[in-house]
Amino acid sequence: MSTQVHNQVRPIALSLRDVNKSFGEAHIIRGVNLELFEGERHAIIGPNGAGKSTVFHLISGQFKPSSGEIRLGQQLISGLPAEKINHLGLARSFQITNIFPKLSVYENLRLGVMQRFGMQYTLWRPIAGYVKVRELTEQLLEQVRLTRHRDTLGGELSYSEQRSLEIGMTLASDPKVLLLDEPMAGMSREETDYTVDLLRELTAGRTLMIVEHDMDVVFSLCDRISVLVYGQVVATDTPENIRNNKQVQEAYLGTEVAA
Ligand SMILES: Nc1ncnc2c1ncn2[C@@H]1O[C@H](COP(=O)(O)OP(=O)(O)OP(=O)(O)O)[C@@H](O)[C@H]1O
Repeated sequence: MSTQVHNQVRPIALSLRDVNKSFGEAHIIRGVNLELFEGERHAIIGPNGAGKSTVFHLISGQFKPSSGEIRLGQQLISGLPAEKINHLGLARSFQITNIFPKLSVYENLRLGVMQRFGMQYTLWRPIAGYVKVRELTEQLLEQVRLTRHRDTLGGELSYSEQRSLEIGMTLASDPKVLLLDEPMAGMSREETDYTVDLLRELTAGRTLMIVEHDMDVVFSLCDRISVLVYGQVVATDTPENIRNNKQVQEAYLGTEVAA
């Protein structure tokens, strides 16, 4: 997708309007406004403690906003339970790897697919006979490039393969909007490059919101970037404009981006 996203009327996939979140006396998210276009890849960056994960928790329904509105397309989702938001088309991954280590790669993905159809995991039903589930699981296995590991236990995969599996499980619900919280955390340069490439492929046609500390990833993968500082969005723009934004440099990026 081109980064020329200014002044075009484009459908909005996700929007936050004057969203606030306080924990007791602590006003952590302070009037956040954000709009993500359909199909765009959007990063949220900012210093530690700025509120990035909290924004994710608010969007995905783990937290309820103290005030403000969050919409998925036209639909108001703020205040809905996380599971309902997921069924409406929004999926997220967490900072920690979130797979079943004692199940095989195939079984992990199959669980994700079954959840999408509201099916329970039962040992006595011939689940493997459900053609649609099997087809979709096979498809996912290939998409996340883990076919050769189909029978490997989740816990025996390398770290980056576990992250690929986790992304696959997130995609199992076929979400319109995908939130990924630090998907490259703890990866080597090679693993990061591999995962960026994989994410580019997997998120084509979807809307991606990513929190990531690796600036190379953010600037190469994303169409737009929002900068969050002390619970407020201080800028939303293309990577190039964010790189050259003096306020952003002073508030957060410093010499990192100028380099
Ligand atoms: N459940 C909670 N109760 C009280 N305070 C919280 C809660 N969750 C988060 N906070 C506070 O909100 C602030 C923002 O935290 P958050 O994890 O969203 O920041 P972040 O930008 O994701 O940071 P990092 O980059 O280090 O992951 C922190 O000061 C944190 O202590």
